[in-house]
Amino acid sequence: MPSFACPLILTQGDPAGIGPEIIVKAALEGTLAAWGDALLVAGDGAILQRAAVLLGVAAERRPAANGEELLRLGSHGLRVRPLSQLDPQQTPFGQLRAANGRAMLDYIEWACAECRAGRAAGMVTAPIHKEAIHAAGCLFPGHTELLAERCGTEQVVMMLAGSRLRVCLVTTHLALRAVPAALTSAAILATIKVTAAALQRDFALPQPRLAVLALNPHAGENGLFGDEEQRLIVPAIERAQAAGLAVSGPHSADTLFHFAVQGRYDAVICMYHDQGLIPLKLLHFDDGVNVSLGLPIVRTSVDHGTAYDLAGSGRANPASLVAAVNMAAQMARNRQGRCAGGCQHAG
Ligand SMILES: NC(=O)C1=CN([C@@H]2O[C@H](COP(=O)(O)OP(=O)(O)OC[C@H]3O[C@@H](n4cnc5c(N)ncnc54)[C@H](O)[C@@H]3O)[C@@H](O)[C@H]2O)C=CC1
Ligand SMILES: NCC(=O)COP(=O)(O)O
Repeated sequence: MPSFACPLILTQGDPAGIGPEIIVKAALEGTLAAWGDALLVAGDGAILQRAAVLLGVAAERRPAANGEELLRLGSHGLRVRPLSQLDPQQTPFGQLRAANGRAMLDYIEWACAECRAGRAAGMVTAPIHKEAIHAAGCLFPGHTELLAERCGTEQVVMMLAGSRLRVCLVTTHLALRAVPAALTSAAILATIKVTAAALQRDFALPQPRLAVLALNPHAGENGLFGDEEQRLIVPAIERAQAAGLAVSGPHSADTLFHFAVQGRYDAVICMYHDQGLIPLKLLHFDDGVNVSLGLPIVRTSVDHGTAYDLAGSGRANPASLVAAVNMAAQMARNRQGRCAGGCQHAG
């Protein structure tokens, strides 16, 4: 049983997506409810209640201390910080709304502020719809960049992790044609360094073994299929090695994952989004976790999106959310048992 002096905050994500459903489902399965007061949902009581009703559970909302609500779900309960008051009738499943985008952003901003003030051990995010936050005026492509800005962090790394594979991305959400121009030796080196430091601090790996992927087929075949390997990736690897890090590459991306899943490496540094996320989701679609490395706060997330096609059906799988909660708790404990505000995380 976890024991936290301050809570892990779970942001509800898009009210029109599967976020509310997977939160309620996980609570009903006992996997979130077991956290008791150590877990606080930043969201919307009426939207969470709708998700419970959809799952055939009589859900009752009760006012609680400090402006919070308690959502009673049969024999389980969820502590909720109500940050929006959306009307479920006006919030259809699977539809992109700017008002929902504003609500999602409010959940994230509040959770981030609580973590930064030391009143929370970390934040776990349910999925947002990127077009919806854009419609609400947010210029960040997702949580990762928004949180990096709010935390004043220059270099953040998006990692997706499962028990068999961890992938870390040098570039994230940009068009494939823009990737080569966005790759620099400095960005590759920074990704390596942030990943190594975070695996040491948050994942208790004293000397993480990192494999760096090539960009081009056959690692460029000595310049025959592109020169990014020799021009950008090799210099970054050499500088990381000179700094004492256990880094190898550039490895051909078609082959490397075979060895990575056998346990040869602790993480794979990937040049672009789908290079890493295709193998990761092939293995860990259900239980993969998205982690923001390099932030002063702990932040994990589900590895999937809002699944508008499933929203309202009751068929969404909560396993990735549960894995994200467990990983955030472990990271918080590994940070010397303390959050920024000095409270102790035992357990
Ligand atoms: N952490 C986050 O906030 C993330 C947000 N997104 C955003 O979500 C939106 C939709 O993205 P898509 O590319 O359509 O990906 P998606 O993950 O929402 O859906 C892809 C497919 O996987 C299925 N699926 C997703 N989660 C599932 C679950 N828990 N259980 C069962 N089936 C599940 C969906 O039904 C769909 O068929 C986009 O705006 C995207 O940017 C995508 C990934 C992560
Ligand atoms: N593909 C991962 C993803 O879209 C998550 O982005 P973020 O919102 O965690 O930055």
